[in-house]
Amino acid sequence: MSAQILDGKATAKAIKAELKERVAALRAKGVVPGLGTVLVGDDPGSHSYVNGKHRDCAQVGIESIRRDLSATATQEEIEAAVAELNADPACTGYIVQLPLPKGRYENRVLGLIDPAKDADGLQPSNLGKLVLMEEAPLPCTPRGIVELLNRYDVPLKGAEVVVVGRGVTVGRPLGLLLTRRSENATVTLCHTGTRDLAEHTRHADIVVAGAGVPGLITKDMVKPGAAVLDVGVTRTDDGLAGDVALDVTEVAGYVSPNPGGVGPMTRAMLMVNVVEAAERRLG
Ligand SMILES: Nc1nc2c(c(=O)[nH]1)N[C@@H](CN(C=O)c1ccc(C(=O)N[C@@H](CCC(=O)O)C(=O)O)cc1)CN2
Repeated sequence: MSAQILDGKATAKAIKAELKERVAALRAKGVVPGLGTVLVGDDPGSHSYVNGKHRDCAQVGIESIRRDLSATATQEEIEAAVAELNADPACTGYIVQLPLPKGRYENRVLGLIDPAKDADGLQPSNLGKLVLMEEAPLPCTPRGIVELLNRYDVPLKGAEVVVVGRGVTVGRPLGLLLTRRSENATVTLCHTGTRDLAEHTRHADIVVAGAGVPGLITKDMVKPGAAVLDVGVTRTDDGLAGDVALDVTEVAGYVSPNPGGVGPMTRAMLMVNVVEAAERRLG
């Protein structure tokens, strides 16, 4: 048996083509969506992701606004960039690329984002709305994972899902999304303190691995036919390494590749969030 590939790259391309038409309709009504990014420091991954986000904007017809700050930028300078984007009418939504360099207070910065311009769903009051099951922009990676599973008809209702990783951009919000009534999955959130990870993953219909540990999920840890999504990114001397061993495809029913799986979906969902926020302006 060989797993079906959950092709995030192709799916993201199709989503962006749909969005291009929605953006054209918005522009025809006088609403010009503009995505702002705040990028601090020299991390090559963060630079590559932000550049990709602006390439997506150009493809879809969204204006780009960049605030690139040096690695020595102070907390006050970062907060000033956020205040500028809050006040800029051309910026209809924006993100602060994470992680910030060591010593900066990420949660404080996220707390200063105007909730109405939060394109990432990571502003604390929007995350709170997710907990309260109220409408809010959704964090991009969890939203991308759910969208990818839906587009490939991987059943979520009643599914046992094991999420590996408890970070704020993936693991925690993904658990909240998947347990909404609309998804109705049962979620086990595993992390570095989990005693026997394999014992959990072996019973899962869907495994989402975002721990940042290369090759963490091996084929003996996967139930035959399960869906396995690789969200882990580790930069090694040999290039990018995911959390899922390649031979998992021999056992799994569905596998998202890495690269080319959840990463492009994360970017596509950012574009969706920006377009939806602009559409809300029309009422
Ligand atoms: N403010 C945010 N910061 C971060 C988020 C986020 O959602 N909001 N998520 C991650 C990084 N991320 C988005 O910013 C992201 C990760 C991966 C990709 C992607 O397209 N990856 C490609 C490979 C790219 C490469 O070669 O480097 C793939 O998987 O095919 C896009 C966005 C942490 N920070």
